[in-house]
Order: sequence, then structure tokens, then C-alpha cells
Amino acid sequence: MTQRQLFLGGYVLFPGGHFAGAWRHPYSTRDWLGRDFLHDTARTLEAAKFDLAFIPETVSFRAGFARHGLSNAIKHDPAQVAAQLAAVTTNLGLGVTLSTSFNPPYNLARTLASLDHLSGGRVAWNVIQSNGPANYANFPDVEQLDRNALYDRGDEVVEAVQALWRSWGEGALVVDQETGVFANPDLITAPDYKGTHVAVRGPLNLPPTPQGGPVIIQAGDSPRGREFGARWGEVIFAIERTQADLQAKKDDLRAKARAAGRDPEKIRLFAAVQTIVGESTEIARARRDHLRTLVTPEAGIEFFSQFSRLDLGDVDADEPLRKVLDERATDGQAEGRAVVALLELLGPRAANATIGEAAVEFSTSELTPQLVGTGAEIAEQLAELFGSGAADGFLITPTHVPGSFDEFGRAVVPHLQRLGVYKTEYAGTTLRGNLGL
Ligand SMILES: Cc1cc2nc3c(=O)[nH]c(=O)nc-3n(C[C@H](O)[C@H](O)[C@H](O)COP(=O)(O)O)c2cc1C
Repeated sequence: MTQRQLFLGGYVLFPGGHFAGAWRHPYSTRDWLGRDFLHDTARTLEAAKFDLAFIPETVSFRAGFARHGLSNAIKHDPAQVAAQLAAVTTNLGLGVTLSTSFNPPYNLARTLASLDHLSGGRVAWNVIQSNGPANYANFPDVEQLDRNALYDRGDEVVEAVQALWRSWGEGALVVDQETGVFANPDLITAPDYKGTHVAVRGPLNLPPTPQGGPVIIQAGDSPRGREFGARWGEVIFAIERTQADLQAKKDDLRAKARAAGRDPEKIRLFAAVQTIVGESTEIARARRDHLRTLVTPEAGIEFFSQFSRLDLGDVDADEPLRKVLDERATDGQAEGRAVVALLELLGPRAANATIGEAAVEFSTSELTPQLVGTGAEIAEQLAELFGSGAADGFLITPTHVPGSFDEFGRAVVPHLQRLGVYKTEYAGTTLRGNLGL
């Protein structure tokens, strides 16, 4: 029997990412707006046989993030990014993040179907709900909903989008030059979807795509978010600090998928990891330490403030972390993921750290586990985590772009292949085929 193979995705998040200082890394590109760096990134990922490039989305602006070049400081339209990545590759999957709150189902269905046709069946839709007041400010006509209701609306949007993707029946596209029949309208049906939150008549003006319809990605984490992911997600993204947490999430998702009448074997869980490769273990550790010098305490505090929901606007970077938490974490933030993870990360150092030092530490990888070592060492750690069954694949989050992906491809991939857990060729040409879905 052939050995189970792990999947890889590359997180195309810039100019900052889980590592807040990615754009300041000397090996990073300087031009974050033109297409060259996107083409480089796509080719690099495909050379390493990555299954997926993951393109995130945000629809708001935060001045502090722009000031410090943190994640989402600038954000291209994800569909346009996907089109650029698709244009220079033939096998790489393209995970496009688009919100169910701020895009009507018709536009979602068409944008994603177009990309899926134009890429030969390589597109996935990362379905997000875009919770947060800053987003609504740009869409004043959209009704503001609480998280659970956002996911209820999301259910309807996905149903409507998938119904639109199925508007054209088999054989509807004829293209017969002899008879002059291009398409058979009798085989094209308007879904006429009517929900509580959204409605769309259809049909879509595109036939089904090479893989039937884009693969669905989801990354919800709240109980309602996981229920949504278990209902729709074919790929699930998870950020968990430990193997036990990852396994618990996987077990929970599989149970929820079973309850929703789905086959849990058809869900691929990708765990986010940040890899820092060195020619030797010592060099890799030195590189990790160097990352801290690329994040100023002010940038770190801005980053940590966003994830922890702590108001740190006027905080002095030299104030003790403990004092800041005691005084400001008064609205449940102390129990939030960011603060809990930070305290775990710091361990005994938390007692004496300043808020500036702690925030810089947080900003080296956010909540994402760091794997630091030689290519062989990192490959062994990934193979072990994969072998435990806690993850089906990994979402590699870079410290510099596109160099991190290049180093991973050259230094880690050959060892994954040697260990027998990673392909030497793509299985097929569509993303669904490559993921065995
Ligand atoms: C790897 C990963 C990538 C994500 N990408 C995005 C994104 O691009 N845009 C976004 O608004 N949310 C993104 N999210 C947030 C999730 O969609 C989700 O809202 C979050 O995990 C919290 O779960 P909840 O909505 O159930 O509370 C991402 C989450 C993860 C783990």
C-alpha cells in the first residue's frame, strides 16, 4: 500500500504576515504592488509541488497596520491575485478568500467560476464572514449581524453560490458549428434561490467548471464557525499551538461533519506552521532570533493589540506586561487566545517581560507554531505531526517572501520526499483531484 501523502499550502499574506516584520526582511521583495513578485511566488510554490497558494482577504484599513507594514496593510483584490498566480502555473491550486457578507452570491459564483475555468480547475474558495465593525463602515447598506447570524447568512450564500454553479446541466454547452447551436437553454435552469438573508434568481452565465465547482475552504474556530466548516469545508485551515490542540480540533470537526451527514474522510485539515530553515540548527536558531530585530516594540504592540483586543494605543513599551494585563484586560481579553498563547510562549519570562518585549515575541509568529532547524530536522517534525494523524497537510507561513517558500522547496521538500510522505509529481491537474477529494 502506498504511504499517505501530506499536502502543502503557502500563505501568500503580505507585506507582513504571522511574522509581523516580513517586509523588512532583507531577502523580501521591495515591490509589493506589481505582478512580478506574485509570479515569482507562484512559480516557487509550483516548483516545490505545493498544492495550494492561499490568498487572504480583508476589506478595511487600520492606520497602525499601514504604518508598520503589518498583515493587511495593503490588500489587492484576492481574485486578481489568483488570476496572476494562475497565469504562470499549471498545477498550483489557488485558495481565494471572499466574504459572504460583502459580496452578493451572483458575483461570488461568477468570479470564482471564471477563475476556475481560466485556471483549468484549480480554484478553492476560502469562505469568510468578515466579522468586525471596521468592515461594515465600508458597506453601510449591509445589515450588521452577530457571529452566529453571520454564519447563518453564510450558509445561505454558499447554498446559493453552489446552486448557481449547477445552473447548466450536462450537455447544455453544445458549440456545434454545423447546426449553429451554441448552448441548449432547455438544459439551463434558474435556481431561483430564496433565503431569509439572500436571494438570487440565476441562472449563472457560465457552465460548470472543470472540477464541478471550486473546492471549499473554511477556517472558523468558534463552535458555530466549526459547525459551518464541518458542513461546507473540504479543506479546513487551523492555527493551533500544539499537536494535542490540533488533534482535538480535528476530532471535533470530524464529529460535527458526521453529524451533518458528511464523510469526514473528505475533509483535509491544514495546520499553519512557520518554518525557519538554516544550514545548521545553530544557524536556524540565529535566524529566528534575528527576526525579533525586524519588529519594533511599537509595531509589536500594534499587532498584539489587534489580536488580543486590548486597547494599547497609549501604552509605554517599557511597562511591565503583568501590569498592563492587570489594568487593561478587564473585558475577557485575559482568557482570549492571544493573551493565553503569549503567556504560554513566554513561560517563566512573562513575570519580568515588558509589554514591548512580549509584543515583539508575539509578533514573530502570532499564534502559529515555529519549526526551526535544518531542512532534514523540519521535514522530520512535519512528518511526525502528519504521521500522528493530527493534520493532513500544512500551511507554510513565511518569514520573507518569496524566499521562505524557495528555501522550503530546496531544503525541506527533498527530505519529505525521502521520508516517503510527499509527492514528487502532482497527481492530477485539478485541485480537487490533487487533494483526493
Ligand atoms: C489560516 C487562517 C486564515 C484565515 N484567513 C482569513 C482571511 O483571509 N480573512 C478573514 O477575514 N478571516 C480569515 N480567517 C479567520 C477565520 O475565517 C475565522 O473568522 C476565525 O478563525 C475565527 O473563527 P470564528 O469566525 O468561528 O470566530 C482565517 C483564519 C485562519 C485560521
